[in-house]
Amino acid sequence: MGSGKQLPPCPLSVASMIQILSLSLSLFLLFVLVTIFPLGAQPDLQATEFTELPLTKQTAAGLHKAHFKTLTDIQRKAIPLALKGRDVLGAAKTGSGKTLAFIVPVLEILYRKKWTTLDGLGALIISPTRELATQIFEVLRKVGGHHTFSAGLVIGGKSAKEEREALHKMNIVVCTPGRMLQHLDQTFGLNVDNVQLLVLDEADRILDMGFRATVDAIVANLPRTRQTLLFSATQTRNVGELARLGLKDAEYVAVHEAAEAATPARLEQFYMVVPLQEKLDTLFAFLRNHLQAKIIVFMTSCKQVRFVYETFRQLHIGLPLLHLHGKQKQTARAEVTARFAAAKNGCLFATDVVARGLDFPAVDWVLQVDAPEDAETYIHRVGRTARFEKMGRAVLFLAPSEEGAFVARLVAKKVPVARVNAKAAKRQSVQTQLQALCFKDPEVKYLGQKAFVSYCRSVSVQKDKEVFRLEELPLEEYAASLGLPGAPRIRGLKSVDAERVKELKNAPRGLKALEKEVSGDEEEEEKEEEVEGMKERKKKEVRTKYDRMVERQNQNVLADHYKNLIVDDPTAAGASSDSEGDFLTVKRTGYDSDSDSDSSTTSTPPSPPSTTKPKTIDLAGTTLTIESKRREKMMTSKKELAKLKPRGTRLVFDDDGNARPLYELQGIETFREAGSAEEQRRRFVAVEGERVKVADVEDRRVAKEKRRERRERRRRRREKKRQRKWFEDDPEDEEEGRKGRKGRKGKKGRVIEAAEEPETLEDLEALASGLLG
Ligand SMILES: Nc1ncnc2c1ncn2[C@@H]1O[C@H](COP(=O)(O)OP(=O)(O)OP(=O)(O)O)[C@@H](O)[C@H]1O
Repeated sequence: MGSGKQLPPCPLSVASMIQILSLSLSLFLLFVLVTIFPLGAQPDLQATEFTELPLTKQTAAGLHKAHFKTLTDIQRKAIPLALKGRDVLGAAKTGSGKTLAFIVPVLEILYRKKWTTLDGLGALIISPTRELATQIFEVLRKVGGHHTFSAGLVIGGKSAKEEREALHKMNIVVCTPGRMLQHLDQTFGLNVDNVQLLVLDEADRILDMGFRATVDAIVANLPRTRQTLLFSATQTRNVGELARLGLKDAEYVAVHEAAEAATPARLEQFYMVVPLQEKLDTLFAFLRNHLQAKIIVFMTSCKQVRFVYETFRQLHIGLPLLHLHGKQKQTARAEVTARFAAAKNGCLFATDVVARGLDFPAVDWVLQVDAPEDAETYIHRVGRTARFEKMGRAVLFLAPSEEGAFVARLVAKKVPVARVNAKAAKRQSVQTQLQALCFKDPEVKYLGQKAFVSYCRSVSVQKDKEVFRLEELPLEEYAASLGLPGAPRIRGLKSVDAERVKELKNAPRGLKALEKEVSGDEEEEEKEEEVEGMKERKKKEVRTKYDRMVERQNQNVLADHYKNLIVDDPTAAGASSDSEGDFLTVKRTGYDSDSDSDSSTTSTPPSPPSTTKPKTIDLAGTTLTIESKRREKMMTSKKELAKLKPRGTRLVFDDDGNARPLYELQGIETFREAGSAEEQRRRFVAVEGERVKVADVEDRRVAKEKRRERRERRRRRREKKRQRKWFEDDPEDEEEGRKGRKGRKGKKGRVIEAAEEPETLEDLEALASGLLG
């Protein structure tokens, strides 16, 4: 040891060589991973921007194009977990960006699996309403536009045949439960065995009784190995529900769980105690005082929505009005949604079909005229305003009997709500006007009666009996407040389980079954056609330039000429003092759609566009100023001038053939003999009241007769349709068609023609041979 001999340099030991090799291998693997996932190998739970996430350049480009840059809380937490392949239960306040939290993973996961059209359906996104499904589909289109996946929207109210054909090619489907199940049942060859992702937006709603059977049936068709993402602002951790969906070790992401309130921070919430019979007055006064605002008004039933919409329209409130409910045709629903989204101000009367998920821009107020069924529904309804860092306000009307219990429910759900009172000075009664409308138009009265009945029914079927107590509501006064001559009879108010009601409502044609189940009343058929007819008739009325003008959506594009027309019109009848000079509002306040303002002699003519001196014309001793060319032209037309000339007085002839004025003043003596003015008034009201009641009976009889005729017509139509369908949709025919479509076509064409109108002997023969075939 002490010799001092230097040892020769030692060669690398085997162990060190292995170490170096494994190090290089790790480096190589890291290099490969970085190459495959250029933006980072692991999803980042702390990322603040989309660019920090390992997203494909297609998704990144879509997000960039749609101006999504910073992640919201729910997106920051849920997207990385979903990208890791975990099942996620996402809960976050309304308007906090949950849609992107599932759209981004859907696109990314399918892309990583190299999904192509040939792989079939890869992701299924289920939403409770058609409007929400459409909105999700739009976001998907925007963000996924750079991918090559095919995506489709499968909702009711559209051609099932077209959907059926397209479904085979779709990689991502956004759907409503009922329609999807229909396709699973009826679309031949629809393969869902390969579905990788199932997303339920508004999951708590989709999983409740209303959709239970449908969703269970859909899920039963999907493979067990799929990934599942559930999102809602009122998400629950109901273990039973999760087991039903087959969720495995799901991550619960509740980003606002520790927040002080369950509703958005910038949302101001109030409630008012409003007796039932004063609800419409208060609503009218509120709208009258917010002519510049964009407002959503929630009511319980479609019929109430229709009644309030139809009557308030006729009262010319001064605010563009729209309505949306589940019984409208799909085209009307889509149109209303688009119009309200584009509107700057206006009021949308709606049922809970609008309560969840819809992202109307810049809604200022949410008004709940009828209390929602529970605190969750309240949270979703008010969530239509104050979305994504915007401000918003909400007011809830509570009947005195509802106040205590419902406010307690809200407090328990961490909803901060303050009591306010309506200013007495601003109150305005519309009862007399509604009475006049109901008296004038039996259709309006009928709508009012239906609204009354459906409100009472909805209260009677509510689950929370502490809040909803029908026996404590002043029904007679409520009926009078709707302008009705008396409270309509509500036949057979059975006690029906609220969950069962929901289930029936969501089932196809469920509402009809519901009506029957709740009322046991065969005669209570829908008045759809009548109201549709009413609308049709209104449509056919001559539409003036002003009609078209007020219907315009984008009010900023009105030509200056029109703006001048309205702004400078100081005599616009009923121009509201609080209209703050807004042109549309001012005009609409006094706007009368029934009269053609162009030919009106009472309104002030439009302001002259130029400064030239106005011409004058002498008409039957009156000098009229002509301020525009158009008016000048009008003044030189004999026909138009005839309208301006003094009119004759209408006279009536008495039994002796003497002409008398239509209304004659009574002599003061005769008047006194008849009793005091108050007494006479009372007598008059009593007599007229009786007359109204008699007329009401007659109206009912006529309405009943009409209903019977309609039923009969419908029955005939259905019968015809059944015959036609038999020939078109016979499964054997379908099968035959698949084998050789050509041969069947010829036969089908001939048979259908004969089946529609077998007028001649040949037709009958053709029908007979078709039936035999
Ligand atoms: N990262 C983001 N950056 C900017 N805006 C966003 C972002 N994410 C979402 N938004 C916007 O926020 C709004 C609300 O988003 P979204 O509809 O997804 O909310 P939500 O949480 O699903 O609401 P709800 O509970 O009512 O369904 C939308 O207008 C959307 O465009």
